[in-house]
Amino acid sequence: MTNAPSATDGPLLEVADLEVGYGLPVCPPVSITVEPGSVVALIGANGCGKSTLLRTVIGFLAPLGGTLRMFGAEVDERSRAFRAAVAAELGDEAFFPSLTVREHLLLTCYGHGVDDPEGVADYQLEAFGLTARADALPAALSSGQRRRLLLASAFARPRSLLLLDEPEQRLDSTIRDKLAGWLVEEREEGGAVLMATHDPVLVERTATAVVAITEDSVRVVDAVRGADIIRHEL
Ligand SMILES: Nc1ncnc2c1ncn2[C@@H]1O[C@H](COP(=O)(O)OP(=O)(O)OP(=O)(O)O)[C@@H](O)[C@H]1O
Repeated sequence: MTNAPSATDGPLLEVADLEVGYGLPVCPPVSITVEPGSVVALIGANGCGKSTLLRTVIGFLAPLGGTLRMFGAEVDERSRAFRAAVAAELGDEAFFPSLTVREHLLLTCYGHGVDDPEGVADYQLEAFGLTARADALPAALSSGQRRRLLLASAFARPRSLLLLDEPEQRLDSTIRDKLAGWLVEEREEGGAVLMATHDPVLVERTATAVVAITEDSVRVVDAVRGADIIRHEL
């Protein structure tokens, strides 16, 4: 379902010596390049800075140092081009209390100029196993169903870069398995994903590179090593 705005020269996302945190850095400086056709996984112990890094990339937090560039230009999260290119699901449960599941997806589709909003909304409802709950309000959903709706909204819209914070959280094994398949499809269709995760299987199945963050180091490793670190070192 990737329908990326066209990129200019240069990597999709380029992070160099980026320092992230709340006044003081929460981890060592991070350097990552995310190219179209890749899934980059951020791994590390609780509190190592994965979410803080994602929140900085999306512009919710200002960098404390270093550089952050998309398509070779400075990131401006208020720009229309940035908002069109970056879809994020960072676990924030922001719903309209009186809009149904289906209406949330339609709103996302219309807001992002999706062709055939009704068809895409129905497709995502089915994909995320929400068809039977299409007319439910957010307050009437289970926590896993709310998570599915947030993910479905990210997948319903065009994007060049998908940012996900522990997308496996609260999902049952069936939908986790499907999610891994969709992330592989995302990269095979030329999209890119930057995600924080604690799920070694998701890393093994999807990641093209893994950024392992500790208190005193940031290392880039392959998916096999990344899964091994999650299983045995965290
Ligand atoms: N709003 C905030 N103000 C100050 N410190 C914060 C804030 N949010 C998080 N922190 C701290 O920043 C550090 C990094 O937190 P972060 O949420 O980025 O970790 P994480 O790697 O995503 O962890 P987890 O695996 O538990 O989700 C932690 O020590 C955390 O307590």
